[in-house]
Order: sequence, then structure tokens, then C-alpha cells
Amino acid sequence: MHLDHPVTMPQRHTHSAEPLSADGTRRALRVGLGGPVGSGKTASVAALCRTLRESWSIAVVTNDIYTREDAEYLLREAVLPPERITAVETGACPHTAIRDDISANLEAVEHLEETLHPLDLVLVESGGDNLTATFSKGLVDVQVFVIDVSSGDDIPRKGGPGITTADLLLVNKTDLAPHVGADLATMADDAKRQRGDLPVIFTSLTSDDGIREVADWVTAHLTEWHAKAAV
Ligand SMILES: Nc1nc2c(ncn2[C@@H]2O[C@H](COP(=O)(O)OP(=O)(O)OP(=O)(O)O)[C@@H](O)[C@H]2O)c(=O)[nH]1
Repeated sequence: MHLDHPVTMPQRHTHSAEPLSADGTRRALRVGLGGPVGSGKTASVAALCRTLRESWSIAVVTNDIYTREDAEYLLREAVLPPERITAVETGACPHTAIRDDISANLEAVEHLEETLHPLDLVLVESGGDNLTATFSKGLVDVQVFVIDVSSGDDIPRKGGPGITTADLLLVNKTDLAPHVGADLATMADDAKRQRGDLPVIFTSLTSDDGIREVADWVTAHLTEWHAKAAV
């Protein structure tokens, strides 16, 4: 099972932002999910896999500091077959593994691509971190930043690179808004002010099909990726 695949720290690689590899084959679209601890990154990954797995060939890379908890959760929930889930133990601040020394993550992604070819989508989940966690463009093609309403409705106003620059901002746990006194309209206004035209989606992953709008956003990117590869 891929959880046991040893991920070492080789030399740094990078990948092209284009869907075609040097040998002319299409590589998978790489989507990074980052955000603060407990905001709902693993729940989003699980829901995306359940929604998209019939239509697309998917794999997941998780990052935890010392454990493999997120991957173990995804395995327990059977969101994908075990060979499609790989855990990277970052051993240090998750920032480093997704932004600075991305080699362990790249090795994990490339191993999945080789063994499961052809893959359409690789979801790379960062370990929970603070508001500054962003992915290297050498690791992912698009990134999603996940925050939640229970951490305070002033989070979008505070900004930070994840909130201002991520390709998609998810504001999760809207079901908790009435219980924690979060004002969703203020959050939406602040996010708009920080992000301009970049999209923001409010989700509650406890509701049926709460991930639908996000799955549609990923599907649009996948469709565009395939079209680009076909040109
Ligand atoms: N009420 C509510 N709970 C949610 C929602 N989404 C996730 N949760 C719960 O919030 C907790 C944290 O969710 P995770 O998906 O593990 O969060 P994470 O961002 O992956 O956490 P780390 O990997 O530890 O940073 C879990 O108990 C989830 O069941 C939501 O929309 N509403």
C-alpha cells in the first residue's frame, strides 16, 4: 500500500505548467489544498474524491508533520483505492514541504503518475498551518485555500497570501455560522475586497452534496486542462 512507500528527499525537481510532458503524454492536473489547522482540508479532499471519482482518475498526496492521519482517514473512509493515496511526513513546518523544499511531494506525485498512468487529477493536501501557507508553483497548477467560519469572521479581512492569491478561496463550515456569531455577508465582502475577481465559495461539508460547487470548479479546470493537451 502506498502509505508505506518511503518518501525520501532527493534533489529538487520542477515541472512544466503545461499539460503535456516532454514525451508528449498528458500529465495530471495538480490541485493543492492548504489552510489553517482543522478548516476542512481533508473533508474537502474526501468529498471531492467521492464526487469526482466516477468521472476522473484521481490520486491524493497528504502532508502531515509526524503522522499519516489524514491519509489514514481517507483510507478508512475508502474515498479511493489504497494505491491512490500517498502520505508524506514532512517532519517540519508543512510550509517547507509545499513551498520551499517540494522534492518529497514531487516524488510522491511522480510515483503516483508512473504507477497509475493515465491520471487526470492529483489532489495535494497540505498539513494544517497558519494563514501564510501557500504552494510552490513548481508543485501544483492551481491552489485552493480553505478557511472556516468558526475561526473568526475577520479572517478574510486579515488577508495573507492564501486568502489574497489562491485560485479559489473556500469558506467552510457555514453551518456553524449561527452558533459562533459569524457574519457571512461581511466575510464575503472582505474576501471580495482582498481577492477582486478571484472566486470564493462558501461550503458546509456536513450537508448533502455540500462540495458540489467546488467539484464543478475543479471539473472546469480539468476540462480546460484536457482541451489544452489536445491542441
Ligand atoms: N460543522 C462542520 N464541521 C466540519 C465541516 N467540514 C469539516 N468539519 C469537521 O471539522 C473537523 C476538521 O476537519 P478536517 O477536514 O480534518 O480539517 P483539516 O483542515 O484537514 O485539518 P488538519 O489536517 O488537522 O489541518 C472534522 O471534525 C470535520 O468533520 C463543515 O462544513 N461543518
